[in-house]
Formats: sequence, C-alpha cells, structure tokens
Amino acid sequence: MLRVENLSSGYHKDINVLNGVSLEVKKGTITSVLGPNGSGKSTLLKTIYGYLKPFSGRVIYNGEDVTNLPPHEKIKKGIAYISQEHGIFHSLTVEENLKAGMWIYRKNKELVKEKLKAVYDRFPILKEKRNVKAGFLSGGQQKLLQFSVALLSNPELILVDEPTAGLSPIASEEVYEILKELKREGKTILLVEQNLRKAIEVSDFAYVLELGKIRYGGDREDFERGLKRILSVWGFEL
Ligand SMILES: Nc1ncnc2c1ncn2[C@@H]1O[C@H](COP(=O)(O)OP(=O)(O)OP(=O)(O)O)[C@@H](O)[C@H]1O
Repeated sequence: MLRVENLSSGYHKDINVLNGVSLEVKKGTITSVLGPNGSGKSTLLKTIYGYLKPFSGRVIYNGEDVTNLPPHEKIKKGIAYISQEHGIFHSLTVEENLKAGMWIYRKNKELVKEKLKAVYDRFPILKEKRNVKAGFLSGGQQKLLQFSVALLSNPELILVDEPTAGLSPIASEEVYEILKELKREGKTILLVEQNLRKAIEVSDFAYVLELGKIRYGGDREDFERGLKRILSVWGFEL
C-alpha cells in the first residue's frame, strides 16, 4: 500500500535527518518504526505526509507517486496523520473540534450528524464531554479526540506518531486497543511508538531506524531473534 524509496529529508538544506530510508507498509497491517530518540522517526512521518518536502527519494501510495503532494491532498488520497501534540484546538469544545474537522462536509447536515454519531458511539466519553473545551480533557481523552478527528475523513492509511507519549498506563492500553480495532476494521497503520514491547506486540512488521537509516526490518518472528539483540544494544529491555 505504501512504499518509501530512498527518502532523504531534513529541516535545513545540507543537513540530512533521513539518509535514504526505504520501507514498505502492507495493506491491513500495523507496521512500526522503532529507534532511539532523535533517529528521525517523526521526521519520517512528517515527510511521508507532506509537512516536509524530501531532498530526494519517493513516496508511492497505492502505486501512485505522491511524494510532493501537500497534506490536504494526502487526506483526499486516504492518508491521515496523528501527530504527537497537534491536531486539535484546545480552546474549542470537543464537538466544535469534530465540526471543524468536518468543514468540507459542513453543507451536508445529515452527514455531519451521522459522523458525529459514529464518533460518539465509538467513544462515549467524548459524547459525555462534547461541550467541554479540548484543553480541559485528560491526555487520554485528547488522544481519543485526535483519533476521532483523523478518522472523519475515513482514511485507509493512518500515520500515528507516538500515541502513548505522556499517557498513563491505562490510557496507553486504551490507545493500543484502538490501534488493534482499527486494524480489525481493515485500516493500515504506520506507527512510531516509544514503548517497544507494546509496539512489537501490536505490530505485524517493524523497522529499526538509527541515525536516519533503516538498520533492520522484520516480522514478529524476526523480532524474537535479531531485533531483540539490536534493541538490547541500545539498552532497551523487551
Ligand atoms: N523542527 C525541527 N527543526 C530542526 N531540526 C529538527 C526539527 N525537528 C526535529 N529536528 C531534528 O531532527 C532529528 C530527528 O528528530 P525526530 O523528531 O524526527 O526524531 P525521533 O526519532 O522522532 O525522536 P523522538 O523519539 O525523540 O521523538 C533530531 O536531531 C532533531 O533535533
């Protein structure tokens, strides 16, 4: 579904954060990108989504070269992005955030109502808090709202950047459950996650990124062999 070919990218000309990254995300899978802090995981998602223009390389989505499409065009193609911190407006209520996310459907009142109902059926807590400003929600509830806004466009592929960063263990568990549920619904997920044990548990494939290069890639059985050793070199326990 998604193929990243030899992607190089960064924030300043001449300073590469990604140095020729290649990877593949198969339809219906959860694929993780793991790696130490600063290895370029977030930069990779931002480049795939179009927030950053790559220096070289290509992003192929469903056979089409989408390398230079900006984010709003990526959404139309069926790609969504859930960033670490952004994506919701703290001064707007839950419902206002959802409505803002449905701006393009605003004239179709029935559709807006239907989509709101779908969100509230999936996450009843958001219905309960629909008139609360997003900034007053707990970290876990804000994450649910972020997922809900991203899902409004009915994406096929969701890029998710460290969804459990700063969350309590209980809220994190809820996020992993959402990821598994989305996979069961047929969505494809490219995940950057700090909790290696959990990332591997929910993933079909994983790649290890180090200093802007893919050092390793494999499926869950491979994790047990090579990957465990690589991760232990960084001092991570699995
Ligand atoms: N907006 C920015 N401007 C300049 N440099 C940046 C910017 N964002 C990240 N970088 C640099 O790019 C490199 C990779 O950062 P990135 O956030 O992609 O890493 P990461 O693997 O996601 O790390 P973490 O796990 O800490 O989030 C780092 O050296 C970082 O300092």
